[in-house]
Amino acid sequence: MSNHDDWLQLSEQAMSRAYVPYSKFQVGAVIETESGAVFSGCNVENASYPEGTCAEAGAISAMVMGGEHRIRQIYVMGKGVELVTPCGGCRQRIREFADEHTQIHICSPEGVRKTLSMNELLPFSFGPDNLK
Ligand SMILES: O=c1ccn([C@H]2C[C@H](O)[C@@H](CO)O2)c(=O)[nH]1
Ligand SMILES: [Zn+2]
Repeated sequence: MSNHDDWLQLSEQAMSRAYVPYSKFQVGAVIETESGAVFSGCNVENASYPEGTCAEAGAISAMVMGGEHRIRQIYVMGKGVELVTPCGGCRQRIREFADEHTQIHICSPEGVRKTLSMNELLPFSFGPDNLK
């Protein structure tokens, strides 16, 4: 899959699966790994509010469960006037599996609003290399 449209369609599908009875704010995330495999996630809220999980976290779990660890690109889609950028925690989660080529596409159902590198999204980040 090369053009944005196919990815946007997948992102919208992921977003439509969101379990969001509390915020009503659907988010979808779709990862393409270096090998070309595709993994999706949606946000899953909980009656105990802090236990809710983000869409990016779901997609990353699916990726790791699929035996993959390198994100080539990730599409994150939400609705609204403001850009839906990954929260602080998810920036760090993506960072774990990103490199200097990873692209983070910030999307609405209308299209890709912004494409960022990992360093733009989380400058001066702490990562696996720091533990070497
Ligand atoms: O990048 C983001 C930002 C927010 N949310 C979710 C968390 C919560 O369920 C809802 C409102 O914050 O949106 C995500 O999944 N990803
Ligand atoms: Zn998050």
